[in-house]
Amino acid sequence: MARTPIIAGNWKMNNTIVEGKNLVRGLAPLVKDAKVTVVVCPTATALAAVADAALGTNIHVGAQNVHWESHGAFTGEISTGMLNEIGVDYCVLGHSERRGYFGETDEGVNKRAHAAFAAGITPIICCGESLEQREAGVYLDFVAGQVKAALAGFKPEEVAQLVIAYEPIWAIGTGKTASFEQAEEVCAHIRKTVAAEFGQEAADGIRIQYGGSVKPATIKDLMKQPNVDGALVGGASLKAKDFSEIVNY
Ligand SMILES: O=C[C@H](O)COP(=O)(O)O
Repeated sequence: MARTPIIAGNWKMNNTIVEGKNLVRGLAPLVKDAKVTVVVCPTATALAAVADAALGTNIHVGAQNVHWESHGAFTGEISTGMLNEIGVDYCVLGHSERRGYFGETDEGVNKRAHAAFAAGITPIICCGESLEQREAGVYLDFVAGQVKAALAGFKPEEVAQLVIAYEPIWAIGTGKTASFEQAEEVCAHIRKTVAAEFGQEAADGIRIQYGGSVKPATIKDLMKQPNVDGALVGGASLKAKDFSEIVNY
């Protein structure tokens, strides 16, 4: 099954409303002929303005998190209904920064993923090992465990529509990108894990991104890997020129 690659820019805690709008306006003409799904994920405050600036372009807008409850006393959280109102199509979930700094758990990621999917928002579910786990040789099992936990309770035909982002923590924002072989090894293992849990069709459909210091210079060879279906880009997504070069690899 042919999978359309997906390249998403995770802006993290960068870009005000004005900066975000300017970035998307600069990006739109540069990526208008992209052969991949293009997504930008601004901060919550800039979501509506960026979605507005992206109207009529091929740029999709994603959030950086969403809560599983529809409303209520959850200070600092955002609901799927709020994202639907803005026209958000994707949502990054379980990023290692959320897990590491804000205590997000596998169980919470699973609940957020179900809520997003039910609301028509495609989850981009992040997973990835620490340097210690890699050096201890437990990284494949660890990542497979994160994936199984995040996908628990989904039906195979739903799993086929999801996006997983494999982001080794040691490669995020460090300039130390994983080698193409390392990225492919884990992405292939994720697909194998999905096949074992949900069947081959689900595994053939799900899109698996690599994330961690992706740059214009590294994207081409990364995308040659059979199990890498795109990238989740942090730092290099903050400049229209760099991100467009990644998108147009
Ligand atoms: O979500 C994106 C990743 O954490 C990668 O960030 P980076 O490209 O700055 O290493």
